[in-house]
Amino acid sequence: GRASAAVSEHVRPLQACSAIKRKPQRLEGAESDTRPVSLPRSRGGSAVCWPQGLTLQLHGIPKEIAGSHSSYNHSNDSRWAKHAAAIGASGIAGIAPFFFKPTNKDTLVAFLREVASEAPGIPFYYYHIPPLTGVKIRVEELLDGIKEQIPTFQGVKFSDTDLLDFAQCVKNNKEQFVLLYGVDEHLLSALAIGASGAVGSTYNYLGKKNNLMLEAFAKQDLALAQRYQFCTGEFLSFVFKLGFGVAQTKAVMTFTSGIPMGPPRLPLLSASVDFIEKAKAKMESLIV
Ligand SMILES: CC(=O)N[C@@H]([C@@H](O)[C@H](O)[C@H](O)CO)[C@@H](O)CC(=O)C(=O)O
Repeated sequence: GRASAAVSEHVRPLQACSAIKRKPQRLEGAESDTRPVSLPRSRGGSAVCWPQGLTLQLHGIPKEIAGSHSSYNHSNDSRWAKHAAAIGASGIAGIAPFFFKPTNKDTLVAFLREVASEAPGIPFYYYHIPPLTGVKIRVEELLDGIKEQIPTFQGVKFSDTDLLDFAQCVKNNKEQFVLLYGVDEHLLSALAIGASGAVGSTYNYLGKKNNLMLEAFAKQDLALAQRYQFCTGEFLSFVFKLGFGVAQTKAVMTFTSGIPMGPPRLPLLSASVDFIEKAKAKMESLIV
């Protein structure tokens, strides 16, 4: 409906400044504060808003994705999964429940299986993001035998800095699963290890530089790839010191694209004018 139209209107300028393109890409970004919102109260949800052709959370999926909303409990997530199936989404990414946390692999798999089973025709991805969920179950362990438990299982978005765990996932599963990396400032290291692609927030505003990094890496020009990675690192280490999160990401997306991203939801507070001025100046000073 209206939300969809509003997002469509925004896609063109975003394409100009970020990694978002209409074809399946290696780099895509999504930043949202809708995660802890149940379906009826959400602002529409990424699965509804984003137009066909724009892949929102995951690499290589040419239609709408039901994002990694929730996860308090499986009944909320199951409703999202059902909704994704109803609108013909191309994939679902599910995070671990973070209020009552699973303490071992088997309970996490059982939880994910229940959510995925609501959309039996749709590829299912596990979104591993321990900095937010606090669930640190190793993905290497989780992937072992998961296809037998969840037949639609397709891959992982790995948003953690444990590159040993990520490397083990690649070594054991590269052939059968898509392994996407989600710590943007470490992407080059993850590419060296064998990541299939990436999903992250900075690709919304540093997408071009990141695409150039991928190109340099593909051409085995490591020195050039490093220079692009250092750009992301330079920007992030600057804003981290000022205090950086989803609210600040929205502000950065707003000034780079010219599209007002709106205020964040409580308990997040809008970025300060001081932050915006400093971050903007830093962004403009980045050179490769
Ligand atoms: C913990 C966190 O927010 N990680 C981000 C990164 O893109 C992160 O913002 C970036 O690497 C800066 O640290 C993504 O992995 C998450 C993300 O893109 C999303 O869920 O929208």
